[in-house]
Order: sequence, then structure tokens, then C-alpha cells
Amino acid sequence: MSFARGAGERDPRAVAAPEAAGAAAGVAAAHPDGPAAAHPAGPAAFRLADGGLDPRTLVLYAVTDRRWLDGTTLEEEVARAVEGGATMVQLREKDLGRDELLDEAVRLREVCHAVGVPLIVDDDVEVAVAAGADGVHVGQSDMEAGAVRALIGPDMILGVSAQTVDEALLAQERGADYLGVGAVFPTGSKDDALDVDRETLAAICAAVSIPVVAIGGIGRDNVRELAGTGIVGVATISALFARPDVRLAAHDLLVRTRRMLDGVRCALTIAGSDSSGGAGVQADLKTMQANGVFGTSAITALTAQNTRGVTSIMDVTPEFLGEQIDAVFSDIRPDAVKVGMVSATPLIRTIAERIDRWRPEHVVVDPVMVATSGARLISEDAVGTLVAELLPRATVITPNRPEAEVLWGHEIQTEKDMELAAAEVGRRLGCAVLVKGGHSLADASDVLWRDGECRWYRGRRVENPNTHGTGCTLSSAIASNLAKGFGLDESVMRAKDYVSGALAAMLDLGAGSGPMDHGFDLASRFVEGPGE
Ligand SMILES: Cc1ncc(COP(=O)(O)OP(=O)(O)O)c(N)n1
Ligand SMILES: Cc1ncsc1CCOP(=O)(O)O
Ligand SMILES: [Mg+2]
Repeated sequence: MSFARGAGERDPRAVAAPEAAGAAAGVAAAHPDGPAAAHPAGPAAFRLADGGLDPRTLVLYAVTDRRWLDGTTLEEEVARAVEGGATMVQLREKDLGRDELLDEAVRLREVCHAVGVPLIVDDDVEVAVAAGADGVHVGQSDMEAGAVRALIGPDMILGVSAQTVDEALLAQERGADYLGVGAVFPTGSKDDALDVDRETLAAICAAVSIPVVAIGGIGRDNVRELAGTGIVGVATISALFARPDVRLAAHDLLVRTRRMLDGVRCALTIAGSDSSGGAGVQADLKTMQANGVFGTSAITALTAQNTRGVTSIMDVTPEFLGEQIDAVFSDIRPDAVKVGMVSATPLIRTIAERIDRWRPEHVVVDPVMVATSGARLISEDAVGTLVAELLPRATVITPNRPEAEVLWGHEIQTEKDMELAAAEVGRRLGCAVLVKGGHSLADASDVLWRDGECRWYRGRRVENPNTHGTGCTLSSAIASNLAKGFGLDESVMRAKDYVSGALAAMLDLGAGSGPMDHGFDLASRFVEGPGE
């Protein structure tokens, strides 16, 4: 039976079970290309200041199985795996003799060390030491962990398999740097694998202080099921080496694993639709996507507009707006909310009521009153409701100069006025206030008042007449960053940077003040992916 990759995944159990390359046979001396040629910094390079193994090395742990080779060498396949993003490699070859295993370990050590990835040898401590590998992995029926630690010394990495909390605690006590826990899903790569359920995996992670990787049957379609267990990464054989393109498989699984570990952050925009796509909900969703956050929306109004102006506005009913907000919160709770154009009193009240009901962690309100084109976007009476009922519920509001003048009740002519306006409005409303420069005063610079203090954010001025949607974009970028867990200061800085980049891309669409390029830094990611 052949195990050629490319013909799809097949069952490697059909190969006769090989003899384990146990540590007992003894390796007389270091390999000629042995430890002397090891990674210049040695395995200690993968440790943190406190001596613990850096968990980032365990995010995508590639475990070899030469039975999947299809006319290529293991070195070539491992090189593809690390090129795709594998963060650690384990040489696990049950059917190689001692000498062959040592030679293979030395070859893989070169491949891994060339890109700063640690190489671990499965089962065989002496081969690991002789080859100048960075560590060794042993299971419950291999050499006892404490004895391995005594042989390899304090620097080399020691991985131990554990299937129960007791085994995990004992391994930690005996000097393990990390634990491999599995099989968490059915696997075709190990005949004698024991099953470990999600609860046990989570209990092990909670019980130990060393990092834990899950192993067994993990692939692109089920990796997300491991979210919330406490693991720091995944180890896999077939999800990489049985795939036709190992590099692409590694990249894909790395991205999915990172997403599983980080959790997907979501944001909600409550704003009006801009038919021309440069502002409103359309700009907000593009901004959220570009800032790595999943965007959801509740539309307050439909506008017919383009770069020359707004020709018509049709509000949704308050009931329908409320239903949209409830639909989002009851299913995909957003980590932050951005509120944009909301032009009528009943709609403003609906949003205020929903904020009280759902209590989002962060609310960014862009008090949209006038479009860049000069069109009035909110009725006179609605301004009063906005100030009295919505803005006090915000974490931060982001008025431009004319809007800040309306809120403050005075003209703003100097940067000092901007500070005074921000402070006075912030004190009145009980929220942070970011007054945006522009209109020939403090161009590209904004002042944030929060907790009694003003801070200036001096942006880089971009000579671009196409500024349609800059306010929407800035506020939704702030909301995206808050959703990702950044503090307000950092969120504002990052958002300003993003807006500058979108302006600097110099998109030029439409006859009037055109939109910015929200996807300016996405293009390279698509073009430069690792796939063929
Ligand atoms: C990362 C990782 N976790 C678990 C294992 C399994 O080790 P073990 O239980 O010794 O089984 P074998 O791999 O030796 O068959 C592993 N190798 N790597
Ligand atoms: C070595 C090992 N230990 C527990 S399951 C397993 C096999 C993992 O291989 P795969 O990722 O192909 O299921
Ligand atoms: Mg073993």
C-alpha cells in the first residue's frame, strides 16, 4: 500500500507497526555533525526570562511521519512545514533504525535551525542529545520524565505526554517543559492512542503551570472546537504531512489556530447606509474587517448619496432598528459598538434603550450632524435628544470641529478652544471626548479629553482632497481597537494611523470628495500568500 500524498489522505495504520526506537540501545557518541553544529543560541533561546518554555513555540507543532512521503525527502517536507509557519518540529519515526534516525535528526536540525524553529526528537533521548536537537518528547510508557531531565540537563526542552490530571502534575514536577495531551479527536496516526475528552484537556490545562498542546486528529475543520480549553497550541501529523501542499496546509492551520487561541473579536456599527460606499455602515464594516474585527450592523437609515452630496434619506422605524440590535446582541455579542448617523429622536431613544439593555463594554459615538459635503444629517430637535440621552451613554464621542461647536455652544478658533470644548463637553456628558482637528485648524491633529486631562494626537497630514467618510472610518477604527482589547489611548493612535494609511493610498473615485481606500493594507496579504 502506498502513502503518497496528493492522492488525498489515506490510512497509515496499514503499514506494519514499526519497532519503537527506544532509548535503551544506546548511542555510543555524538554524531559527527552533532551538538557542535547546534542552533547558535541553543535550546535556551526558546525559553522566557523565568526559564519556562516560550508558549509561542508551541502554536503549531509539526510531528513527522515519513510514511506520507511521496518521492520527496523528510527534510523537504519539514522545510515546507516551517516555511508555512510551523513553530516547532518533532521527529517521530517509529520505523527507522538508530543510525538512520540520528542522520535524519541531524538533517532536520539544520532545516529547523536555519529558521529559528526548535527540533524535538520523539522517544529517543540519546539520539536527541547526539544530534544536537533542542529537546525530546516522551510518553507514559517511555523513559520516565525525571530520568530524562537528569540526562538532558536544564536547557534542553522536555515534552511529556499526559492523559490525566495526575499524569500531568507528575510530569510537571519531574521537569517537563510542556505537555502533549491527546488524542483529542480520532486519529489514524497512532494505533495505541488513548482518547482524551475536552473536559479532561481543560482540567489538565487548569491544573498545571507549564504550557499544554493538544494532539490527535486535529485539522483545519475542527481546530476551533478547542477554543477555551486553555491550550497554547496544537500538534499534528496528518493535517500537515498528509496534505498535498504542506506549506499551504501549515499556513492555513496556523491562521486558524491563532484565531482559535485569540478568539474572534466582533464590533457592531449602528449607522446609516451610504449608497456610494465611502461612509456610513459601508465604511464601518470595511474598517472593521481591515482592522481584524468581525463587523456586524444595525442600519438607522438608507441614504441616496454619492461623492457630490446626499439626495435622499429614508429612516428605518425605531422598532426595526431595535430588532436589528437585538438580533446581533442575542447571538454574536459585539465587543464594542460604534454609533454613527442617527437622525430622528425615536431612533436615538431606541439606541439608548438598547445600550441600557445589552450593556456593551465600549460605545463610540460619532455625533454625525453635518456631512463633509455640508448636508445636514440630523433634525434640530434630535440634537437635544442626542445630547441628553445618547452621548452620556458613550465611552468616547468623536465630534469634528463644527459638531464640537454645537455641543460646546461656542466658536472654536484655536487649539486651546479645542481643549476647552473637549473638557467642558466631557465634564457635562461624563464621557471621553475626542475633538477632531481640520477645517484649517489643527489639521490631522485631534485632542482627547478623559478623566480631567487633555492629550494631543498629532497625525501626519496627507494632501488628499478625497476625505469622504473619514469621521466614520476613524470612529469605527477606534471601536475595532477597543473590541480587540486595546486601551482608549492606543485605540485612538492606531485608528489615526489607519485613517492616514487609507488617505495616503490616494484612491480617486467620483466627481466630488471621494472615499478612502479602506483596504489599502489588505492587498499585499492576498498577493503574498504562501499558496501556489
Ligand atoms: C506533542 C506530542 N504529544 C504527544 C505525543 C505522544 O507521545 P507518546 O505518548 O510517547 O506516543 P508516541 O508518539 O511515542 O507514539 C507526541 N509524540 N508528541
Ligand atoms: C502522536 C500522537 N499522540 C497522540 S495522538 C497522536 C497522533 C497525531 O497524529 P494526527 O495529527 O495525524 O492525528
Ligand atoms: Mg513515545
